[in-house]
Amino acid sequence: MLGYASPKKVVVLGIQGAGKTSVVERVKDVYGASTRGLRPEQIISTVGMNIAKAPAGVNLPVELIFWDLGGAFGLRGIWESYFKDADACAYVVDGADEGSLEESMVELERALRNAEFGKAMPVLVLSAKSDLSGPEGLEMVRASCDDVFARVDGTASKRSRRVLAVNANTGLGLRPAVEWLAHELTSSEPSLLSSLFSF
Ligand SMILES: Nc1nc2c(ncn2[C@@H]2O[C@H](COP(=O)(O)OP(=O)(O)OP(=O)(O)O)[C@@H](O)[C@H]2O)c(=O)[nH]1
Ligand SMILES: [Mg+2]
Repeated sequence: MLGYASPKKVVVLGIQGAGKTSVVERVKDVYGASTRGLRPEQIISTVGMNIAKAPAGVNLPVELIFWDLGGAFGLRGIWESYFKDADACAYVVDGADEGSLEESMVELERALRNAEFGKAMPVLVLSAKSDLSGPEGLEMVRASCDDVFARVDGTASKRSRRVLAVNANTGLGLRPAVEWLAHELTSSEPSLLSSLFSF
């Protein structure tokens, strides 16, 4: 079919307070969706699901739909019901809180090992709160995630993954992260150009 690929669904996971909703609210601002994102002081801990769309456009080859779920301990059991229909995962980690890193990695590993979580599903890890942590936060998150992915996926992994820093209050770092995901999700699909000549 001619045109953009069909929308891709991104399940947004991470423990409570990591910064998931803040990231998703900035997606609404940055990608000009019809509703503006909530300001940081308006955001409360998520219980249901918060949805944001980043329409296809310049630098975004496909529309992305983000499913932001609650990360409180008692809500994490809901995560797995979204794995089967998700095309990608954005895993948000508080890069400024070394104390929560272990719990965060336990939950990342649990998700990756879930039978419904696609073995080749791309994973974008966002090290949030880059304004509070500096580059050490990103390095800490990257090193921990490398261990988890190596343990779960092994060396023959087909999964693409990336760990990037973001300030979820201002949106700094968000565009390269979202665009990486969009390109990963379309790189194996026929391009617009090739669809023009496929008759
Ligand atoms: N300074 C700073 N604060 C942030 C950043 N991202 C999130 N926060 C703050 O961290 C707190 C928790 O952010 P949320 O976005 O609600 O976290 P969450 O992961 O959605 O949490 P749950 O919904 O409880 O799972 C809020 O007070 C945010 O303002 C960031 O990049 N920088
Ligand atoms: Mg939330």
